[in-house]
Amino acid sequence: MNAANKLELLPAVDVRDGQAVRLVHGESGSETSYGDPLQAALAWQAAGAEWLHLVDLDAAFGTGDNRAQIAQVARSMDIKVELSGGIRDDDSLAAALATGCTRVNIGTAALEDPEWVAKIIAEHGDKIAVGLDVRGTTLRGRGWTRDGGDLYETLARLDSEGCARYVVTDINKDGTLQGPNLELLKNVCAATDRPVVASGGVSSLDDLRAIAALVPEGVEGSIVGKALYAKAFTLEEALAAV
Ligand SMILES: O=C(O)c1ccccc1NCC(=O)[C@H](O)[C@H](O)COP(=O)(O)O
Repeated sequence: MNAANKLELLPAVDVRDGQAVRLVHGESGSETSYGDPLQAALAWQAAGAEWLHLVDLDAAFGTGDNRAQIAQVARSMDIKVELSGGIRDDDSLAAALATGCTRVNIGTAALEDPEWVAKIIAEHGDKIAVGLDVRGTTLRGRGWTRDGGDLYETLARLDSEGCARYVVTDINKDGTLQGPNLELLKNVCAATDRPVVASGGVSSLDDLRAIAALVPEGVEGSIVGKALYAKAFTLEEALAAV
C-alpha cells in the first residue's frame, strides 16, 4: 500500500510509429491516433499527473521501435515514468533505464526468459515491475499475441524471485471503455502480497473509485488510457475522485 493510502493514477502514452495511439484489446491495426506523444505526456504532467505510463508498442509487437522518441519523452518529464514495451534483454533494459525512468515493466521476457528476469529482479529490485497481461487466466506475450502460461503459476514463481510489483491487464477490457476487471484484480491481490497496478478498461470516475476501493487489498495504482483521450473525464477530475 502506498504511504498516502491513495490510488496512484498513471495516464498512458502508447507510441506506435511515432504517434500517441490507443488500441482496442491491444490489437495491432486497431489504432486511433492522438498526435505527438511528447505533447500528450506534457499535457498529463501539466494536469497534475505524478506518473506517466509510457509504452513503445512497436517494440512490444516486434515491428521496430520508437526508442529515441521514448527516451526524449521520458527525459522531458519531471514526474515518475513507468516504461513498457519490448524490454526483453540486457540491451533494451539498459536503454530503458538510461532514460532515467522510475521503473520498467517487463512482459514477454517474464514468460519466455525466466532466468534473465530473475537476474534483473535481483539486480534492480524495485525498478522492475512485471506486466501480467491476461485473457481469462492465461498470460499473453509478444505484444499480447502469444499464450505464455498460467497467471497464478507465473505469479508464484515471480513472487518467490522477489518481484516487487505487478501491472495487471485484462486484455479483453483494454482500450474498450467497458470498465476494469475488478474480480481479476481482487484475485491477483489475494494471491500475492506485492502491490498491483490495474490496467485496462477504465471508462468513468466510478470505475476509478471502484479500483480505489481495492487499495486496502493491495491495488496501488491504475493506468488510464482511452478514457482520458476520449475525454470521458479529465485527469484533474480523476485525481480529485480518488
Ligand atoms: O504495455 C505494453 O507493453 C503493451 C503491449 C502490447 C499492447 C498494449 C500494451 N499496453 C497497453 C497499455 O498499457 C494501455 O495503455 C493500458 O492498458 C490502458 O488501457 P485503457 O485505459 O483501456 O486504454
